[in-house]
Amino acid sequence: MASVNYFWRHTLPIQSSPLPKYNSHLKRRRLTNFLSLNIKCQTRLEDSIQVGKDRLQKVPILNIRNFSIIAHIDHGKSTLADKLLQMTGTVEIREMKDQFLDNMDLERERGITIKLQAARMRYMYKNKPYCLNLIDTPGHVDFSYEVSRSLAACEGALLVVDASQGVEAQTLANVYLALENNLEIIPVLNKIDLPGSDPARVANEIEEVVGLDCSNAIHCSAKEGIGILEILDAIVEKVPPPQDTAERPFRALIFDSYYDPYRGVIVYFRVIDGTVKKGDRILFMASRKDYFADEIGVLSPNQMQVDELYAGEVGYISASIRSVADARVGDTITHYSRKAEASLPGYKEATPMVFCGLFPVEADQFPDFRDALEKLQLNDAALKFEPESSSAMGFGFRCGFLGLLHMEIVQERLEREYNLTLITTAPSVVYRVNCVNGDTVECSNPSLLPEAGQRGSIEEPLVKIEMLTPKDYIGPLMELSQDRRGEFKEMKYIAENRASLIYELPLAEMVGDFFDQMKSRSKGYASLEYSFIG
Ligand SMILES: Nc1nc2c(ncn2[C@@H]2O[C@H](COP(=O)(O)OP(=O)(O)OP(=O)(O)O)[C@@H](O)[C@H]2O)c(=O)[nH]1
Repeated sequence: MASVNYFWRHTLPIQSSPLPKYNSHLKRRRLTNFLSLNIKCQTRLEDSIQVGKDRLQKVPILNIRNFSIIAHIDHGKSTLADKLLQMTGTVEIREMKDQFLDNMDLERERGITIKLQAARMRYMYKNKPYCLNLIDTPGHVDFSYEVSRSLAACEGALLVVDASQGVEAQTLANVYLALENNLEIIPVLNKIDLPGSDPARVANEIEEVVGLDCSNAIHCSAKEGIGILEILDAIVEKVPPPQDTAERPFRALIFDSYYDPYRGVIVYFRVIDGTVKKGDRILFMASRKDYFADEIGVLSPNQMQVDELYAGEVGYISASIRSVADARVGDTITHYSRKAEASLPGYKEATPMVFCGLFPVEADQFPDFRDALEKLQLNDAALKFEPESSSAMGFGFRCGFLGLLHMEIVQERLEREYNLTLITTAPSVVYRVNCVNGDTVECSNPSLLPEAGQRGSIEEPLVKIEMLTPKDYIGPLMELSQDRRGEFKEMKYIAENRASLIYELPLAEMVGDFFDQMKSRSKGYASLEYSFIG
């Protein structure tokens, strides 16, 4: 297993934790009511559908805009993305599936975005054609590295906040990521159609917490189609175009990849410098693997082949790549013969944070289980596993995941897509044991723990958590954090009635029922974000 390089502190012996219940996100999406588009927009909608058909045509680099949408779960990111695709004629209404960008079955069922995707749109602004590339981002902390890479591929971001709710912890974490990447942020106050919405209060909250000028924040209802054209205009006016570096050696940033059983890995990337053509020999700088680009194209949002992509553009490559491990998110693609001098900054290997044992219920399913894990790993470079046997449960695998949601997704995919029935052990974290003889052992499994006499001390990983809560629940949440061995760091009021609480907490406590407890003690009002310390 990969080594873990985050902050540790000395601790008590390992305790196992109960299985988390993260199913509160499970929900079915409602079909968007397309007829609710208001009449004013209807004529521009018809015009833009015509324009949308020309979306493969090149535009000058000054007319390209690459942007992303930052939003808390349920604040309306997918609904807004749908409307942007409709209004630009990228997807015709009759072929529109609800939340087009979330196309993995599991995602659609859970109503959350796990893997990111992209969509190229064509938009007429002051009689000039613009190419707008929307790069979608996953909405959960387990995938925050992918979020950071997709933001690195953009020059701007829409910050979508539900005007009936306000800023949530997760929104903040992603806004900070966007600010680190120097993105131009456009505030959008969504759901203004709801009677309980209060755009003025929420605009104040954003100004207070994020320090962003909200005097021109766009008031929008993604559901009713209000404010969508203003958003498209603002993207053109405010997001800077990419730099014109088409003459430099080719460099592209991978922000997503997935495994297609017929074509191999499909890599989604943003061209940062230079150009790439169909048939070029390309090199992945971190994995040092080279391939011929059999097919290149753009996502609009379906894959559409083109011959060449230039600096500033977003697209995909298919090159008969066998495993996603060869083309990881964050890696740089360059030309094999005219290499770029340096790779793009920010590449990181995925490090598993949460572990559990998975065992087939029927012992004779073990070979199928091993095959299934190997296949899944082709599609998910972050999944780690090694064989494990237990006297009670027989042969299985100890698996490492990015976090709790990633763990749940893998379990569900194994059961659903590969027809396996699995027993799962309680999730645990990796501990570091400093032995008396000076050795250091990393243990993801209690059975690997050195003998009592050999153990000097044990350290465990920590996370920093930030909870945003109405002020009535500050007391119960502080009590919860303290009960779970949390160390108080900071508390501040972000609005008259809402506070932010920051604690450092052992990861082992997070993989238990902390999230459920936080929700129940705050009657569902508090939100939580965590990051690994290190
Ligand atoms: N009333 C109202 N409801 C909206 C609006 N925009 C989105 N919704 C609803 O809010 C819910 C969540 O919207 P989504 O678009 O799925 O939110 P999301 O941010 O993409 O959620 P994740 O994919 O889970 O991150 C859905 O039931 C939408 O129909 C709006 O402007 N007004």
